[in-house]
Formats: sequence, C-alpha cells, structure tokens
Amino acid sequence: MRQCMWPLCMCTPGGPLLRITDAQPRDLRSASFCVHANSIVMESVAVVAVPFPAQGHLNQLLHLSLHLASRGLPVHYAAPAPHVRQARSRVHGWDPQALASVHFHDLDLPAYEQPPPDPTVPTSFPSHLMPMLDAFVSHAGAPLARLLARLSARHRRVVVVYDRLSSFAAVEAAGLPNGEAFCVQCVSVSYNVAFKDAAHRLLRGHGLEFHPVDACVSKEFEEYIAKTWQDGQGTTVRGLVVNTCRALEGEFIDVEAHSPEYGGQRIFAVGPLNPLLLDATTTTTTTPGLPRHECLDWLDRQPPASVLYVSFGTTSSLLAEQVAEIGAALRDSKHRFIWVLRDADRASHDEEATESRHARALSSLPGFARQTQGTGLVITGWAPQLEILAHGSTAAFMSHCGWNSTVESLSHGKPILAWPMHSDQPWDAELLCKYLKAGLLVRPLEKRDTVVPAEAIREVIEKALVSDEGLQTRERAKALGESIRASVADGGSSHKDLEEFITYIAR
Ligand SMILES: O=c1ccn([C@@H]2O[C@H](COP(=O)(O)OP(=O)(O)O[C@H]3O[C@H](CO)[C@@H](O)[C@H](O)[C@H]3O)[C@@H](O)[C@H]2O)c(=O)[nH]1
Repeated sequence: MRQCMWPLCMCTPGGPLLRITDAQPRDLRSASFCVHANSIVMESVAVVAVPFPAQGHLNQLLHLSLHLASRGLPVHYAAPAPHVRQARSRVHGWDPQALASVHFHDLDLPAYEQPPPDPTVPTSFPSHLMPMLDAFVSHAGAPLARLLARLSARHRRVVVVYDRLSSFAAVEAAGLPNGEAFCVQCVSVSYNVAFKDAAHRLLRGHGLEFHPVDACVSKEFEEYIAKTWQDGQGTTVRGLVVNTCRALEGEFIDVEAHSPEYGGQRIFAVGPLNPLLLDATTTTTTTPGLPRHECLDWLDRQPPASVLYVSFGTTSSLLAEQVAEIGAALRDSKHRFIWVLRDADRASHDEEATESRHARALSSLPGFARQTQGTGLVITGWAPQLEILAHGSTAAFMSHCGWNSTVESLSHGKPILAWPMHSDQPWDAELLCKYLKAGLLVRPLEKRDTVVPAEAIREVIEKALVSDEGLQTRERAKALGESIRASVADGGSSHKDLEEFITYIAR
C-alpha cells in the first residue's frame, strides 16, 4: 500500500497517486494539504504565471507558483530571460529544490536601452526601467502567445495568473479556446481605494489620507499603466488574487468584494505569500540548501530584539547626501543595525555598480566605521531580508514600505519605521502607521523630495526602540504578526482562500 508523502495528510493510502511534486513546502499551510483526491483533474490543467518584470512583482508570482506547484499543479512561469534569472536566483525562504517543480520560460524581447538608476528622480521613482517596460508591454505578448498555444494543445484548460501590470497576458488567455485568466495584484487591496466611493468613505471614517497616484509615479509610468489596463479592457477575468489577508485589510477586502467593477468576480486574499520562517522554538533561521549569510551569524550574537534593520527595496536609489545623513543617524543613535545600502535594480539584473558612490558617502562621514564597528553591518549586495526579519535579534525595520517589505515585516511581527517614496508606498505607510498602528513615520509625506536630516532620523529610531510609543508599536506589530500567521495556518482565512482558489482552478 502506498504511503502518503505529506506529513500531516489524513487521506486514505492507496488512492490515485498520479503526480506529487518533490517540492518540500516549508510554511505553515502547505504541510497539511494532500493532492491525492484531485490528482487526475489537476494533471489536465496547466497554470501559467506571468509576472511584471520587477523584483517586488517577480517574487510574489514566484511564491504563488511555488504554492500551486507544491499542491501538484503543473505551473509555468514566463518572463523576460534576465527576470527569470533574477527570480530564480533570489527566491527566498524556500528550499531552492522547490524551483524544480516550476517550468521556467523566457519571453524574448528585442534589445532595449539600459540607463543606470538615477537618484535625482523625484520620489526615487525607477524611471530607468521604462525602456525595458516599454519593450515588455509591446513585445512579450507574441512569445507568450506561442507558449500558451503549445500548452493549450496539451491540456484541457490553461489558467493564466497574470500581474495586474501585465494585462496583455489576459488578452492572450482570452484568445485560447480553453484559456482563462486570474489577475494577481502585488500591492495592497486598500490601494484600489482611488477608484471606489465606498473605500473613500471607509478612509474618511478612519481619518486616513490617500495620495493621488499621479503624485507618486512618473508621467511615463502613468502612461504605461493606462496602456496595460486598456489592453486588458473587455477581457474576461475570473477573479483577483491578492497578497494580503483579513488580519491586515479585512474591511478593504469586503469593499473590494462588493465593488461593481468586479461584477461578482471572486477575490482570493491568500497572503502572505512569502514563507513564514518564524519558529516559536528558536530565534535563529536560515534557508536550507543555501549558504548562510554572514549577517545571520552576526545577528545570532546580538541580544534579543536589539537590531534595527534598514533597507529600501529594489527600486529606489538614494542621493549621496541622504546616505550620509542616514549613516550619521545610525552612528549617533548607538543602536545596533543592519543597513542594506544598494542602488535600485537595473533593467537586466546585472550587478549594481554604485558601491563606490555609497562607499565615498560613508568614508567622508567622520567616525562612522570606527564608531559602528561591532554594532553595525552595512550590506552592499543582496541581503537575506526574510531571514533577517524573522530573526529574534531584529527589533524593527526602517523601510520604504514596498508591499513585500510591509507584509514580510508584519508577518514576522516586526514594526516599521516608515520612509515611503513612490507608487503605493505613501499609502502603505498611511495604512501601517494610522490604521494598523504598527509603524512610525520617519518624515511627513509632503517632504518626500527633501533630504531627511540625521537628527530627525535619529529621533524616530529612538522613539521606535526605547519610548513607550515605540513599545506599544512593537507590541501591536507582534500581535498583528500572530493574527497574520493564523490566517495562513489551517482554518485561517488565507489558507481557506488559497485552497478555494486551487480547487477552483483545478476543477
Ligand atoms: O537586499 C535585498 C533587497 C530586497 N529584498 C527583497 O526584495 C523585495 C522588495 O520588494 P518591496 O519591499 O515590495 O519593494 P520594491 O522592490 O521597491 O517593490 C516594488 O513593487 C512592490 C510590489 O508591487 C511595490 O509595493 C513597491 O512600491 C515597488 O517599489 C522584498 O521581497 C525583499 O525581501 C531582499 O530579499 N534583499
């Protein structure tokens, strides 16, 4: 009699076992799910994930792909070649062997210009990515259509899960005799507020402010959004998958679910998609199969909840003056810190060439190296963010409030010192500080385009790490972390939504 491979599976051994992935999912919800009963149906469906080519989007679609593949669905992940490489090399929190359960496909694009990141652009918006994005939105449709046609001939149904910013994929899905599309939103549900009267009422009720989208992105990117949404107009989309959960945005999920725009489409709030590395029995973590980053060994040697983690995601570059002010604030605060000091990602995932600019800014800072030796680490490459946030020595996160960083931090119970820059980040900071009360604002939003002086930054660090207000914020983040983790555990709302999503697409 065949024995089920899933640790907590309650199914009857000997059932039809056609295909079980080799992936070993490591987060809470995967462990209790078995694919036996649905195996036959699942084999006849192919899932194709089409991300938007930027790190914060690549990883959410990859997490979703890995979750689906770990339940036995054949999943294909299609992106421009450099971004497939980028997603695969930076998958975090998963056993790298899990990647073998996903089929990766390159969507070939013609050559495009690749200007370096420009730290002088207002709100640090990554305008240098526009030539790549223009090539993507204009040319990725054709290779995707060829891939979909091949899969369509071999499978009863092809389910395209596409990033909202890659709507051309929904059009390609609609062109198949057996295709259907689900939209994946990589930002918060509440960010849709701009388009909903009911959400505006909700905001006013909570005293929250929404910053107009056009004040947070470049003109060119606004045109990109308009084009990709126009592309998707009129295509049938079966539902919306969002990397959020009821513990974070329950009220907003309800507004969205009743919005006429969705005309009865189902919303699947399946987040957090990032693996949860927290284990109540230990304060240290690492990703099996990957060499442990030295910053984690350093964290092991620090007292519990003593280290400030500072990082501003993958799309923003700081001015040298701002680097110097942050350095001075960290030096003068005398708190322990890990600071990820890197430029925005380039269009094609080649290594950043700006280490020297940052090094110059820091070397001109009196006493920085000497006074922070032993108490601070500066990382100029790729940092293991998820592991750092999960670590028991990490106290708080100074962040630009990208949605991944926000969800990763809160799901590990860590409060955020909010330093929003562009896109959805000002809204995320509002949600975090005023609605969830698990964050403190580093500077007023209207001063987004000015260099924040060291003293102002140091004061917020002090408030977050030692004041009563800071303590309340830390306790609130801790409690929120528990609710978020409960959402993805068996019986939780996100667990249920993910199971329903899988059941629906595998029907
Ligand atoms: O050294 C690093 C730097 C980043 N990360 C990871 O990279 C991702 C960064 O994503 P996010 O925090 O969302 O920031 P951005 O890269 O800036 O993300 C873009 O995409 C997000 C999702 O749409 C938006 O919310 C942001 O505003 C937008 O800038 C996270 O998963 C981090 O854990 C690392 O693991 N190591």
